[in-house]
Amino acid sequence: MYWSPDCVENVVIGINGQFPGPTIRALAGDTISVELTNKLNTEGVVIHWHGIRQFGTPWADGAASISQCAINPGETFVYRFKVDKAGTYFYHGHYGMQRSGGLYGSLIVDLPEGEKEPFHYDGEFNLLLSDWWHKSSQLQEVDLSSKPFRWIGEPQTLLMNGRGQYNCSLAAAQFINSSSSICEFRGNEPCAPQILHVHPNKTYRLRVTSTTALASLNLAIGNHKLVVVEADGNYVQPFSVDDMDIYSGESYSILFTTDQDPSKNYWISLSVRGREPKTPQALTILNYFPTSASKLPTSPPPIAPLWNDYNHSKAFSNKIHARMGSAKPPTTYDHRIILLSTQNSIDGYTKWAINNVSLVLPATPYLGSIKYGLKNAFDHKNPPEDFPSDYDVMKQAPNPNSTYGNGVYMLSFNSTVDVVLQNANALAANVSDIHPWHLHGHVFWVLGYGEGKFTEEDEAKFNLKNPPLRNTAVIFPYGWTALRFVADNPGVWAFHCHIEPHLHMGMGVVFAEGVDRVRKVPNDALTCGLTGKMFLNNKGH
Ligand SMILES: O=C1O[C@H]([C@@H](O)CO)C(O)=C1O
Repeated sequence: MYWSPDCVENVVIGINGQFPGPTIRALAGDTISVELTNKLNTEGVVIHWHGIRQFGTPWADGAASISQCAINPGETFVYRFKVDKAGTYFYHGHYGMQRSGGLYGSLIVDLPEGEKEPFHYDGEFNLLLSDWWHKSSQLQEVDLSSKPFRWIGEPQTLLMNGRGQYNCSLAAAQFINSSSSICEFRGNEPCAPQILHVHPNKTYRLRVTSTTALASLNLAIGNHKLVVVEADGNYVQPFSVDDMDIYSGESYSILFTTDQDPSKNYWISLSVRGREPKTPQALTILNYFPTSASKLPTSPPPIAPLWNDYNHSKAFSNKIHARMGSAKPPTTYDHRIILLSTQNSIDGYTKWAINNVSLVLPATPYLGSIKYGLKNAFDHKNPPEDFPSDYDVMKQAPNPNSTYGNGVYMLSFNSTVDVVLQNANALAANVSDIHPWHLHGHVFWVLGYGEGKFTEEDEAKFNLKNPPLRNTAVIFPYGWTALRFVADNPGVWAFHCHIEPHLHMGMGVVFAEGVDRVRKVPNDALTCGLTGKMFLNNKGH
């Protein structure tokens, strides 16, 4: 029953021979330097430092191909960036579908010496959640870009720190020589799930991050309450739940207290939300000292909320508020952009579009093309800031066609920007998916969630008192989500659905602000595309 990709299959994109990649741990205020050599044979690599602002560094956006040329096979590149805020973060590949292939790891930033968290804990664990397919990320890319389109389907396994369960009779049929004993778990195999070993009557901090390619997740610890204290690197007003949802791109810290019978162990469970689950619940064990870790819990694993119980998910999201005393958002905005997400069919290819534009990133990274005023590197027409008022978000589009584009929303430096994300019906009737949207280089306030089409009157419902600061926020089926942020980070920034195949299919937009304030565009943002031709001498950095 127990199995892990790096034990059984040879298709993981690891880092330093590790899967997931090594956990990077630093103190707030540190400058981190990561030397990355691309040892893949055939494709470039780009790493995104998810949730890191990188303000004031010459490197405006260590993110997608938006501001960086891919690190080609055999090349080495040094990422240097400052981590200015304590919290739970991660890093991941942002090129093709490499995140689905396993290119990710944790990034944890501790408070500087002498500063204390506003909550107490005796010990901590780190749980990096992901999902896994047996097909390589390269083949998944081919499937998604084919005509007719081949969807990647639901993951075979959910992973916690790279470990998970799999139905071994199926695995054996497909991948493993059936005489293999790797599927039999005895508790000490290198690929067995990570057990959390605890002492009674203590409080533990569990850092939970989701880097899934697709799955929205629900986490529970049998018989234990979870107290949420941090979201995406920001403190939240503590609240207690029996189980929690976590969407791709999000991170949380939760506290739990080991106040149960120490002669027993308890299940920790992970299950899929928002998509009909064809993936088994992932399980590991909370092991109380001095009970043996191999003693199975006497109570059954937590029962997951129904996958389509959206009220359960909305109730959780609506409990998240900024910790008392946190910075409040500006009370008004300068610029409002409404972004409608639709699933489309363009010449028979299945895509996602935002206000009817399906994003295809240009070959030349935006930072250099904007800074040096290149005319032909991307589409200079302003992308649409709204969608036709007669569009019915509850129904299939009468015309599912759309267009490709790569325009940039130019934001005035230091302006306050409101973004309303509007969900709609997908291509099939009566389908509207969950989409977690992630913004690079900024945090935003989540002002509220609503049902159906957003109207001016909905503004009265915005929470300006204690909205949480996040870098990722979900849109629920047929609903809207309103965000506010200050465009105060010079650079070019992606804002996109964190479901990796959806981004691949065009579900994203690009913001830029204050590019004239970026003093020096690093060579590695200039050595490809049109700027590559202009700055040919820089090649080789
Ligand atoms: O983008 C997607 O495509 C499929 C389906 O809509 C079409 O096959 C799916 O479930 C998605 O989330």
